[in-house]
Amino acid sequence: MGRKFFVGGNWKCNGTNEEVKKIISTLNAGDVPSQDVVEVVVSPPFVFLPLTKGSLRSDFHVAAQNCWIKKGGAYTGEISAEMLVNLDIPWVILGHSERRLILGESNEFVGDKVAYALSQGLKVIACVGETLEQRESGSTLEVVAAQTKAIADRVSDWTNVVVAYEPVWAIGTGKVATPAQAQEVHAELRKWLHANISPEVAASTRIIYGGSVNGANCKELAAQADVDGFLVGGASLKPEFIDIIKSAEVKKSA
Ligand SMILES: O=C(CO)COP(=O)(O)O
Repeated sequence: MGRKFFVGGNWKCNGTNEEVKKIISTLNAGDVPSQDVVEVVVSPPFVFLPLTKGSLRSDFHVAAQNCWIKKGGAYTGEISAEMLVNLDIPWVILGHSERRLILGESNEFVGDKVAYALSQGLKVIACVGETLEQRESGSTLEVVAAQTKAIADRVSDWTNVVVAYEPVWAIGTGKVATPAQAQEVHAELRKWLHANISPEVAASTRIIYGGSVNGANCKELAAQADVDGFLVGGASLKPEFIDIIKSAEVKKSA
């Protein structure tokens, strides 16, 4: 057991050079629990990775928001896993719903990317989640299981994988999943890992929640047994990201 609380900040396609510097200085000044209690990873757009890595406090880590499915080469506009490794970027977010839905990334494509990134030594935040239509038709668990299976079919070592459950209807909408809704899917996902991979992987893999997390709702969500942290979008660009990181304390005292 002992799943360390994980808080990721996904900056998405936001920020100027000046804004990024400002966010970093706010993060650097933040009074947060120690690395033994919470793992913090922020994910700027590719172009700001070196700046962020170079000026961010050393107890926070950086992630890219995507990488290419295989070794680099003649793939205009893509960034390879090897390049991230070369720049000492330890993490990458893969399978975000914005890429699945807007750019048409399939479950299999995401699974291949996760496997390749891991094979190059990156750690992966793998995103899964249902659309509103899928939730309303009662297929939430089926959808997240299929997304997870496409990863599980290609990955044997889950040590460097964090699963982010991000219901699409809760992303950027201000419509956060209730703690009970989040807990239900997280528990089902963990059950799925238990049955289809191993009890050890189920017990040790962090399943984090994403979708309209903010400074006001994070504590109640963090208190749920199977919520091991957050992947934060909009609020990760604001000072309240520090409060979200602090919600790790809820877990510690639980
Ligand atoms: O997509 C998300 C994080 O990856 C969540 O975004 P919001 O926190 O802005 O809803």
